[in-house]
Amino acid sequence: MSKLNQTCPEAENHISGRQKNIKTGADGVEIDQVPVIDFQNVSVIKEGRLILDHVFVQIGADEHVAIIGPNGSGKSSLIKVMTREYYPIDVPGLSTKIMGDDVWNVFDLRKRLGIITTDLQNTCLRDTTVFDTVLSGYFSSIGIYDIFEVTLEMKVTVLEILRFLGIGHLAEQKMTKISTGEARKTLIARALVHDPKALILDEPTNSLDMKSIFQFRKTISTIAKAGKNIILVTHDLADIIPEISRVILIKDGKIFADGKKEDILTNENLTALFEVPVTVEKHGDYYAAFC
Ligand SMILES: Nc1ncnc2c1ncn2[C@@H]1O[C@H](COP(=O)(O)OP(=O)(O)OP(=O)(O)O)[C@@H](O)[C@H]1O
Repeated sequence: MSKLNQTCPEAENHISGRQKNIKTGADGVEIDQVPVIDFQNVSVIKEGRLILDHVFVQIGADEHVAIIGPNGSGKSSLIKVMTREYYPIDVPGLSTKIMGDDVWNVFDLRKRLGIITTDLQNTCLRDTTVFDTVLSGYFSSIGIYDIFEVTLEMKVTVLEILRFLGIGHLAEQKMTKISTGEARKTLIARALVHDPKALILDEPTNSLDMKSIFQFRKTISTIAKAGKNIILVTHDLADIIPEISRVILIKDGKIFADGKKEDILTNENLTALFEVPVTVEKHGDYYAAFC
């Protein structure tokens, strides 16, 4: 039994996703087994340019996935369709189902999907404490205001999650005074207060030093093992933690390849994807690429 579980079973639930009300949908499929993402024929146009081009992606309830592609290939745009920041063009066969539903209240959706992006980190970079930044996740705000009804249970959960992520000692520190790696963990904590089904991480190890990267990958591994889907956008193959078994390659707004990581992460595929000679190496359960 983890220390966390001994001290606060409620907080453990937030991290492990063990609060399973097994419900069934109209088709009799357990809600827990419904794909997290079921995108069919998704195309997005921005400023007259097709930036996602007939994308079909299904991510199962228990899958962890990495998305890789060159700069400007459409990775973040695909994530923005998931978070309903970008909307696809209405074409026959279009589906943007998330956890079985096409229509979402955006606030509810963003609670069910924990989103960690550099944009969010920049937004959270304020004169607010780490504790309040995480607590404000309950209210989908940045910072805490008098009108919010903050419960003791919320506060206890925030503290337990901060401790779980190894940043309990930073609770009273201002966001402007902590390191990039600590801020990224704070965002994970903020996402976890909602007990999300999935964590979406867009280039999470950007600008972290080696130690922070190491710790960050361990944290994501722990969260993946605890049963949350990991959807990871990255440029660094070494970010693909062992729990991630599937890799999707994107090029020019299209799915270039999609499958088991050992089949996808080859010299041939990555050389064709990036249009430079790439050598892929495997080190234990991890991959690295050189060009
Ligand atoms: N709101 C927008 N308006 C105009 N063009 C956009 C918009 N959003 C994305 N694009 C364009 O769509 C393409 C894909 O962008 P996207 O950010 O999805 O790429 P990416 O694969 O995440 O790139 P990177 O690895 O550099 O982060 C780019 O050419 C980008 O300029």
